[in-house]
Amino acid sequence: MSALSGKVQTVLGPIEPDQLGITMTHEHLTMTFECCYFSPAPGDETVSQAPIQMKNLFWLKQNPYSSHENLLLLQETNAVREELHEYRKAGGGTIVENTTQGIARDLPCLKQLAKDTGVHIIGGAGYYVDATHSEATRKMTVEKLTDIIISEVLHGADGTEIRCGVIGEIGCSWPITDSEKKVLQATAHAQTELGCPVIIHPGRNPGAPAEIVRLLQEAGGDISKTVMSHLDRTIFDNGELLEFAKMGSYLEYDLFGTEMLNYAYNLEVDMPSDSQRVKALAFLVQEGYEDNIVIAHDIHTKNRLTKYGGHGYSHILKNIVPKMLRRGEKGMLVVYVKVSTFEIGFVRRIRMVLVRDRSKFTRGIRF
Ligand SMILES: CC(=O)NCCS(=O)(=O)O
Repeated sequence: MSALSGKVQTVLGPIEPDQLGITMTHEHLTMTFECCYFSPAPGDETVSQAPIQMKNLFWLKQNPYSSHENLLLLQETNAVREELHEYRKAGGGTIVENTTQGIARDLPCLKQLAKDTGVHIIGGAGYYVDATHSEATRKMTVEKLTDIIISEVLHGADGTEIRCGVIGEIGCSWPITDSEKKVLQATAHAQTELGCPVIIHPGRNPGAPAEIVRLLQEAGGDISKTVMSHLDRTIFDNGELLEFAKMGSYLEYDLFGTEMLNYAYNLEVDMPSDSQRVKALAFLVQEGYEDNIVIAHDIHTKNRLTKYGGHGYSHILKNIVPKMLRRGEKGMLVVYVKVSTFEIGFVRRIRMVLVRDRSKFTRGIRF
């Protein structure tokens, strides 16, 4: 059995799961999202190139991917450090930092942030979407990719001795590419060897999560230790969601704080509001998937930092949890009057998901 078995590996070394505290399972503290720049609509070229300023903030919220400056989260380490202090004050303990190869992973920066703030930070091994794969990566065999991922967890990544604690986020496009399929196979093989958790970024199609889980299963991956990210922009039909939930992965709603009219990468998608996300979680809880839910903000652009008028890393703790609790209390009164078991289930479980059962935040990220 591995020495890491049952532990959580942070950028400062292994810790026991009960040291984690409340954990956001999908964030970025430093990265570039330039790979996903989206050309502005005709007429928006000037605002798209202007520096970030107060009068542009609404435009930026609606068009976050059409400003080069906005995609450079790696320029904001001081602002992120301040936010992490706030996150601790708000009750946060740990952040799983999902930046992988291709989007400027910076483990020394994560290590410094962990030291400066006391927040436990867990780094991510592996590769982001095909658009960021180098020619060398594309040519690698599954065996070579597996060795690299294992080494990033056991020995350190990017020429450092800083070790990753999860594999992911592993990027997949829609349709999934050959290079991404190889990375998925390597991910499953590395997971088999290490026993560690996996976090997946699915392509933007409702069929993508199930296809990825099937590919991982065929390669021997452990789906019960796999997180499917970004479900809030991927599966909208409750029937399809339940079909996917039955496959047994963690179900991650990780775009809390993102509210926009047009989702540039797929105009068919109506990005949900936070209230709709809470309802989706309540639905999953009611259907018995409480233990599979994990949540986060997936901050990956500047405009989502409080420095730029955004919601920051503490939004879930400061705003979403209180809303859930208020709804819970109200629900309880309704239950008391109506004596509805359906409501009782909803109220009790939603409280557990977010407040009482903290072990749920840890199960998904330990070896
Ligand atoms: C960093 C990252 O991949 N975030 C997800 C953005 S998306 O628009 O939900 O795909």
